Amino acid sequence: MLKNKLLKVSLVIFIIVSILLLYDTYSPTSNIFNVSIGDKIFIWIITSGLFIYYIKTSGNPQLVTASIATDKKSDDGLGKNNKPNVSFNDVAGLDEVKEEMQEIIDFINDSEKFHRMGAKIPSGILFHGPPGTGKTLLAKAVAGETNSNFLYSSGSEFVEKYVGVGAKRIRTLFEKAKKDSPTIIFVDEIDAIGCKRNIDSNNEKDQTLNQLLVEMDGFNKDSTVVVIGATNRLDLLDEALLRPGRFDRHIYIGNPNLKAREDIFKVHIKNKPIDTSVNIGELSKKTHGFSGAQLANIANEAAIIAVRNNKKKIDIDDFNNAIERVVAGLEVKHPTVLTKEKEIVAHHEAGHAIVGKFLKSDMIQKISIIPRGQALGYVLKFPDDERYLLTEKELYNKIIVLLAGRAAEKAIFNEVTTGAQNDLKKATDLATNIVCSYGMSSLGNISINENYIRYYIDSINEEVSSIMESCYSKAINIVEDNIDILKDVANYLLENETMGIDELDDIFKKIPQVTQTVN
Ligand SMILES: Nc1ncnc2c1ncn2[C@@H]1O[C@H](COP(=O)(O)OP(=O)(O)OP(=O)(O)O)[C@@H](O)[C@H]1O
Ligand SMILES: [Zn+2]
Repeated sequence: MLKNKLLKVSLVIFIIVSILLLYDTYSPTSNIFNVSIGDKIFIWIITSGLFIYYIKTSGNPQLVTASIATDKKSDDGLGKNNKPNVSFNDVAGLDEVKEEMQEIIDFINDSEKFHRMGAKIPSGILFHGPPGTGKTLLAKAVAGETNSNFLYSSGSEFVEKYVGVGAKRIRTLFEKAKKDSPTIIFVDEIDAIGCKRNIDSNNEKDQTLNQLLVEMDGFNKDSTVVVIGATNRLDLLDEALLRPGRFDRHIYIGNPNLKAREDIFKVHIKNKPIDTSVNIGELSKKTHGFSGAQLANIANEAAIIAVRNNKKKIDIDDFNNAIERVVAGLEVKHPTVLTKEKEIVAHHEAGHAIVGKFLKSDMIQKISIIPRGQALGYVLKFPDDERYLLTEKELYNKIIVLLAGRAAEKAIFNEVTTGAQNDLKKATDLATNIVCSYGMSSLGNISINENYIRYYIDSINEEVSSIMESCYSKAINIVEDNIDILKDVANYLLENETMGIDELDDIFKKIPQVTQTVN
């Protein structure tokens, strides 16, 4: 495929020159080049040489295709007639889910066998779990595996685009599905229409939901239609939607574990030229907590970065840059940060880093004061190993590390800034979970859900503030006891803008007495 612009231009020049030369040679009246036949052959050889040169140097076509953004809409995996060319091989990990979906696939592929036994196909399946974990991809793969049509719709579309005609749109969707059966109808963000109804409300959303329920009750008499809904918030859905015969199978799709991350990376580097410096196992370890979509994004970003740097293969530096870009956002070119602000940011990030290192909270990879996305600076961390459970102490340590940026500002400048806004949000969320979900506060071993929260609101506020304040004073203590290290790290950052783990270790080694205040 001739993707490269330069290549196309050289092809056009080559064709034009060839035609002109031929015309000039064989038409008695033409005198475009006015040179001997030998010179004409020479011109042709030069142009064809140029063309061949561009074919060879136009970069690796695979790298070039990789630079196309992974936009859901532009790359929807749908072939002709809405039949996806996606199979289970394109879905990495999720083995149990695939196994569970196999039953549905068997049914669609051989519905007669099940009908004979009097078995009814499960008509509604609900995928729930965090965003970007492959719910849409999996639904497409089910359609791909069964050569079914795939009809995509999303709950938010009904709210935004089909205002006033939501119920009608649902009717046409199901009519089309039955006509072209077998069909997989995929309703993304189903919570936008499927959240709990008001008792006697008759609003637009409820009419759309009612129509969906009517359709789901009425089909699969003589056509094979499976509806797959997806949501990040199962708890919001109306019970009527979850009743038997409707969305009665709920499948949780979570973020991938280490092995699954490796498999996802493998799927997404399949058609890319990868340098030997890239170790997929290491990359997978570094990306704990990332969703499949983020991993796909990293593979694509790495390819884009490699193309931009005129590399023939994607190497480990490209992957590391891509991870940073996905975690922290795009690097801001020519940032205008005041010198004073830079100093504050350097100390703030140094605060996070040194306290994080003392408490062994997460493995620090890099500290940076180059603005990225909305952050003026950041500490890039990767968890040591695959963890599913956190102890009480680890949770508190996380809050201390989050508050250490502000603590460093206070210790050095004796004032605090708005720079800790995001840290405070994360820390408060964690503290609230400690009290309300994990039962780790003095309120005892309880879980307080939204129905009961009003009875506890004062005590929750008290507990959360007390956790935040005690963690903040621990952060202040560590920072003050190790103020020299803090200053060294901040100065290094002011000079070099970024600091790797080795440089951080060097500073720690230089100072013999490392104080650890937290017990
Ligand atoms: N298990 C996986 N295997 C391979 N690729 C994956 C996987 N999970 C996610 N991806 C990649 O991430 C992209 C986005 O995933 P998808 O849209 O299916 O997620 P989703 O769960 O539907 O997200 P959302 O809840 O935001 O709609 C996929 O197109 C694919 O490139
Ligand atoms: Zn911070």
